[in-house]
Amino acid sequence: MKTVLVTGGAGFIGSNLVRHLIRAGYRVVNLDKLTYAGNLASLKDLEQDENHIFVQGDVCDGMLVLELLHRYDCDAVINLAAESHVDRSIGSPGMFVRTNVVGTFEMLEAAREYWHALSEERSQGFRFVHVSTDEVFGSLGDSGSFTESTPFQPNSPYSASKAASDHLVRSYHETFALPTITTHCSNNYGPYQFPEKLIPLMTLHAVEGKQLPVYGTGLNVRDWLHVEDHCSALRLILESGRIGDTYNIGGDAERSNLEVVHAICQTVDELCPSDQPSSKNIQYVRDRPGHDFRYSIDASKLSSELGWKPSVSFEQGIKDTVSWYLSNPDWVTSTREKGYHGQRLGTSANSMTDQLTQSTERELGSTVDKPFDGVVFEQLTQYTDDRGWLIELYRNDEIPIGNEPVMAYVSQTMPGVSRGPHEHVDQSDLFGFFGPGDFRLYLWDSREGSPTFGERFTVVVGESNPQSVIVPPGVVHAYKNISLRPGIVFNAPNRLYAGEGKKEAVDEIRHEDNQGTPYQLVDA
Ligand SMILES: Cc1cn([C@H]2C[C@H](O)[C@@H](COP(=O)(O)OP(=O)(O)O[C@H]3O[C@H](C)C(=O)[C@H](O)[C@H]3O)O2)c(=O)[nH]c1=O
Repeated sequence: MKTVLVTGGAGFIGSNLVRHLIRAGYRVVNLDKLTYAGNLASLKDLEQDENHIFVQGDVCDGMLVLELLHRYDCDAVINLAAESHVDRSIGSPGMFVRTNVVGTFEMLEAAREYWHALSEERSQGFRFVHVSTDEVFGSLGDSGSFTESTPFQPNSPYSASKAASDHLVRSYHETFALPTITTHCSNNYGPYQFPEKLIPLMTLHAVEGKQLPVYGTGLNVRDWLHVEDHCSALRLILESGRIGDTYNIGGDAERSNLEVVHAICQTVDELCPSDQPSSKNIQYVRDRPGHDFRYSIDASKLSSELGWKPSVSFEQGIKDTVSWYLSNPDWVTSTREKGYHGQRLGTSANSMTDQLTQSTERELGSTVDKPFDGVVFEQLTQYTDDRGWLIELYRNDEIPIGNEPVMAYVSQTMPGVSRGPHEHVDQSDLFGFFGPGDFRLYLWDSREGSPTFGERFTVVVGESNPQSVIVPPGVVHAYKNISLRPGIVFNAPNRLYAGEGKKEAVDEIRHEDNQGTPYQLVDA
């Protein structure tokens, strides 16, 4: 039995692929970070399957990847882990660069080291299949199709990050002879797709009688590939694809967005009849910035070389998919627990501002120019001598009573990446920002009854402004590394993380898991 390390295996395509591979007789090691898009409910039927080994972890953690490759004696990697939603990449490009580019780099490095250590026979059979997208090729007019040799012309931060990762994969084959294969697929649909994407979003909105937001004219065209067809193509490429090559995978089903929405409405109306057609809720809304007009995939290489063809027609696939969403309300609920309820994402370059103004959860007040009561800033002094410098932090004879630290930790945060926003019920955080790196610190007062309730304060701290900051319970906080290199933050909270012996619940209300949160990291 062969073992494949699948990354992102709790996501939409990933969970379908894991299931497909296990049914085909593979053992799968499934590495997934479980971000908002990863969901163990999508793998429920595999819970007891001994050929499914789930590991929660990050593709950016190269040591973990290497360890898993060795521990499970893997024969191949299929790299699916990615931030995949174009609209989110408009608001938060940094996490796309981190997961899609840095993550792929770490995967390649780990795979290279592992592959080198394999016996001659095993190393010849090893494969690194990298799953990418047709969006790297840019946008088409009314005619033409992308072939494997179409030059890259990505238009969104998402597609640019995927293009960068594809280049890295190519370079690892050319330079180190790592046996890689890259695939470019068109728009996938089917069961377990997170309801931020067109088809599940429109399905759920139609069923719930909500507005159906069609971007721009609705005439943009996508080629639709049923996820099961995608999985069969990936397996075929894994087993028989040519090393160092790339393959396009398409569904041979080009449709305008309006055609797709009408097809969904028709199925919803058949399955849940009501007095008025669902299509009455179609609304044309502001276009997506940089919205690619048309994607069209020429998958003839895959069909002529490996004999693959899509087997699910768009008409049948849409019916099955709509009815799957109607029959799986628990799964839909599990996605909503991640904080996304169908709100519009990424309407402008400053899309976080849009979300803030759209949010109905809580009206936030203005940004203030001094910190709130209970938040204590102190300029840190660097005592410098020939050896370097030293900073004193949190002397017990100086800090406000009740804030005495009980533990300390240090974290590294990559450039452009943020931590938070979150808040604590009992805990005060006693931060030290002294470098390396500069951070924009965001604070919101969420203590009801506080005179500054709802207000926000932001400041740049770190290397260029060394500060200690005490953040009391009820003050929502987040910080983002705004420098070009990894940054360090020190924290000495006055509560133990997860309590004595790590046996208690973590005192943390994590607004970062809620995409619609009013606590958004915008600089204005
Ligand atoms: C969410 C939404 C989308 N749209 C439009 C925007 C696009 O023209 C089309 C499909 O949008 P969606 O965000 O579902 O997918 P794409 O932007 O085409 O990208 C998708 O397919 C490629 C291959 C990947 O590689 C991406 O990972 C995947 O997300 O519907 C609307 O009109 N209204 C909406 O509410």
